[in-house]
Amino acid sequence: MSGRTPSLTPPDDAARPVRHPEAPAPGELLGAHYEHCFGCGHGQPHGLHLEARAGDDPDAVAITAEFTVKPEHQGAPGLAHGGVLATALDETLGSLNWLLRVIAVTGRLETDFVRPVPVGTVLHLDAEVTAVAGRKIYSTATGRIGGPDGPVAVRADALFIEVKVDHFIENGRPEEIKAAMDDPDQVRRARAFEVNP
Ligand SMILES: CCCCCCCCCCCCCC(=O)SCCNC(=O)CCNC(=O)[C@H](O)C(C)(C)COP(=O)(O)OP(=O)(O)OC[C@H]1O[C@@H](n2cnc3c(N)ncnc32)[C@H](O)[C@@H]1OP(=O)(O)O
Repeated sequence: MSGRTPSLTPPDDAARPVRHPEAPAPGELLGAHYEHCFGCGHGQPHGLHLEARAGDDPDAVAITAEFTVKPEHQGAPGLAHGGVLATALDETLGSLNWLLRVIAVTGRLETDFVRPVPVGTVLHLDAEVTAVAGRKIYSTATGRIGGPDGPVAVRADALFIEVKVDHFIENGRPEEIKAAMDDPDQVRRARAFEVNP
């Protein structure tokens, strides 16, 4: 992580991340954490519809994901907007917390844009948690074009902070919070994560 701000470097006493015993199996699709999420929600017409899978190595807290750049994601003519690419990285990194069974939000995200990403490209993302220190989860991601082993187009390092369900209840707009809390699957999933160590 050379060149990163100090807050993205785990402290010396940080722990190795441990995949939760009930985490999705290697290769399993994670699905959307919230139907209207801009990153992964199936019910979000303007979203990225990013699809993430649990990584193949059972000892790593890692995932892979794919996102197809559409015309509505342009910044410059024919090229993906940088903010959209940062969102894809953020969403991929956020999905890692599913394997820890921890609810967490992005505290810090540092992104390198290495190559332009044309419309129509499939961005192949992989991400891994590198360390955990209390509520702080350190992770890193890369996005490649031209195939899963193609050249790196974007990369990011991030710090996620663990929160409780109350973080969303206290800060979210009441309409959406009520709808989410009326969905028994959403509530069960969120509360199950909350009580896990
Ligand atoms: C019912 C619905 C359920 C839905 C589930 C959906 C889940 C997922 C959705 C995912 C969607 C996709 C993902 C998204 O898009 S998530 C959306 C984007 N992110 C946010 O909205 C987060 C906004 N920020 C906050 O709410 C607070 O600042 C948080 C909660 C993050 C921390 O405030 P809190 O008061 O709780 O904690 P603290 O201030 O005592 O800090 C604790 C520790 O962390 C360190 N620190 C903090 N910030 C930074 C920073 N920027 N750089 C470096 N370090 C930082 C801090 O120094 C301290 O360290 P230490 O002193 O302990 O060593």
